[in-house]
Amino acid sequence: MRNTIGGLGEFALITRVTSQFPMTDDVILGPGDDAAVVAAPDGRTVATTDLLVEGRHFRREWSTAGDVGHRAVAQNFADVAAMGARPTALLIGFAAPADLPVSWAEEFTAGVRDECAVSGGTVVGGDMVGSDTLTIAVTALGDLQGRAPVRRDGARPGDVVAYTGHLGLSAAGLALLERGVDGPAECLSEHRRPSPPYARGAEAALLGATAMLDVSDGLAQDLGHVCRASGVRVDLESEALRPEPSLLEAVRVLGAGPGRAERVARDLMVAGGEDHALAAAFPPDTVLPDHWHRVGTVVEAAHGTAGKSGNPVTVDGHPPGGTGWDHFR
Ligand SMILES: Nc1ncnc2c1ncn2[C@@H]1O[C@H](COP(=O)(O)OP(=O)(O)O)[C@@H](O)[C@H]1O
Ligand SMILES: Cc1ncc(C[n+]2csc(CCOP(=O)(O)OP(=O)(O)O)c2C)c(N)n1
Ligand SMILES: [Mg+2]
Ligand SMILES: [Mg+2]
Ligand SMILES: [Mg+2]
Repeated sequence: MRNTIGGLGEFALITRVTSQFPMTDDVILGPGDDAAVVAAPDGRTVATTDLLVEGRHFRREWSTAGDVGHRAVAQNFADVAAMGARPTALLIGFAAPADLPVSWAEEFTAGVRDECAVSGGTVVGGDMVGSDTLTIAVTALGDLQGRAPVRRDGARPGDVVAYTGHLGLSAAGLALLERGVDGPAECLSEHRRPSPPYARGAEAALLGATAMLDVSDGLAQDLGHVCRASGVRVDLESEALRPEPSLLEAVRVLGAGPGRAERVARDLMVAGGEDHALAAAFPPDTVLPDHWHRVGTVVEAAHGTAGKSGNPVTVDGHPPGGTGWDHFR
C-alpha cells in the first residue's frame, strides 16, 4: 500500500509530478490553478493530442516507465514538429490503477522531463484518474514562430518526397520483443524511445515544404493522407529506400534469408510506424540538407481516382509490400 499511488493519494502524487517541471519562457502560469497560461507570441498555437494505452501502445514487461515517459512526449511533439512548429507545452492525463508503484509514476515523470530537455517544451498541467487500464493522454502545444503551418494538403505534382529521422527501426524492435529474441540495440531503443527529429519540422517549413507529417502508422499509409488531402499520388522508389545497417541486422535476426533481407527491411521502412520520422514534400528545385532523404515523387492523381479507396502511394509503381497500422482493423 505504502509504495503505491493508492497509498500516496491523488494530491500528493500531483505535487510530486508537477514539481519536476521547469517553468520556461513560454509558461506564464504553470500547474496549480484551474488552467495554465502559455504564451503564443505570434497569436497562433498548434494543438494536438495522442493517447498511449497499456497493451496497445506499450507493455510494462517490454518498456520501462522512463521509456513510456519519453515516448509520450515524442509521439506528441512529433506532431507539433510536423506542422513546422516549435514544441512549447504539454498537458498529461494519467489514468492508472491504485496499485501502480509510486516508482513507476516517478520514473515516467523523469522520462517526460528528460525528453522535454531534448524536444523543448515543458509540462503545464494534466489530470490524474483511477482506472483499470493504464492510459496516458497527452495534449501538446507548439509555436509557429510567425510561419504558416505546413499542412497535409499542399503537395503538388513534381514535388520531391523526402524523410528525415528513422524508418522501420521501431517496427523491427517491436517484432524482436514479440518474438522474445535479442537484436540490434538501435531498433529496440527506437521502439521504446523514438527519437523524432524535432527541429527539422521548422527547418522543413523554412525550406518551403508544401506538405508534411510524422510517420506513426507507416510511411505509405501516412503519405496516403497527404495524397488524399492534396489530390495527388506519391510514387516511392525502392532504390532510394536505403535500410539502416541496424534494420538489416534485425531482419536477419528475425529470419530473413540472405537474398531477402533488403526487401523485408524496405517493407518495414514503408509499412512500419512509430519511429516518428518526418516525411515531407518539397518543390522540385529545393536544395535539401543531407539528413533529408529523397525517397519519391509526387505525381498527378489519375483522373477520377481522388478520394476512392486503395492506397494512392506506390513503390516503383506497385502497391506497397505491407499496410500500416489501423486501430480498429
Ligand atoms: N476523436 C477525435 N475527435 C476529433 N478529432 C480527431 C479524433 N481522432 C482523431 N482526430 C483528428 O484526426 C486527424 C488524424 O488523426 P491521427 O491519424 O491520429 O493523426 P496523427 O497520426 O498525426 O496522430 C488529426 O487531426 C486528429 O486531431
Ligand atoms: C504492445 C504493442 N503492440 C503493438 C504496437 C504497435 N502499434 C501500436 S499503435 C501503433 C500506431 C501508432 O499509434 P497511434 O495511436 O495510431 O498514433 P498516431 O498515429 O495517432 O500518432 C503501432 C504501430 C505497440 N507499439 N505496442
Ligand atoms: Mg493521433
Ligand atoms: Mg502525426
Ligand atoms: Mg495512428
